[in-house]
Amino acid sequence: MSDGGVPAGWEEHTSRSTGRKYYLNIYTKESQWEIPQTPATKEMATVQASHLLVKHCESRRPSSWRQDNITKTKEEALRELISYRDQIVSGEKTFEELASQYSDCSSAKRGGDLGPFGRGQMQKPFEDATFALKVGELSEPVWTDSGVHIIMRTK
Ligand SMILES: Cn1nc(-c2ccccc2)cc1C(=O)N[C@H](Cc1nc2ccccc2[nH]1)C(=O)O
Repeated sequence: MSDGGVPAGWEEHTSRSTGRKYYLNIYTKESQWEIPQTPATKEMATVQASHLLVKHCESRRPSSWRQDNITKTKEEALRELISYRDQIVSGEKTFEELASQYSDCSSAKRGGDLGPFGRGQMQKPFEDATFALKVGELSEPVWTDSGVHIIMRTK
């Protein structure tokens, strides 16, 4: 920390209403009154994402609101998911439309929206894939014990 400077990743600002100095984390856009003692972390604490899940016969729970007993193979599930991903990328369909209609996750009723989550909450492959996405980016197919997903990071 250079004299009078702030650690990397922080900006010093002055409050227009009180004239007091405050500190802005340039990555999370969160601000604080206390002088930061350590560099700001690049990674957000929580992210938000929507997903479209296609389950298969080896899924942890091969059942969903769509189908009581899911018998398709992993290969068939992947082919189906890639066709959805292509329709989204081409603009032919929206993510929400396809997730609402075809996702085997109960979040389908919310267009696939899972709400905000932090590290340690979702299955690791899903968590790592989501934290690696930029906001608005669509993942490649991601495998978890639940099946195969495409993920759209929204926050
Ligand atoms: C993690 N999660 N959130 C919801 C959810 C969120 C918002 C509204 C309704 C349901 C459903 C689930 C869930 O685990 N669903 C499972 C399928 C599933 N497995 C997942 C693994 C990782 C991320 C999301 C996942 N969804 C199911 O329905 O069998």
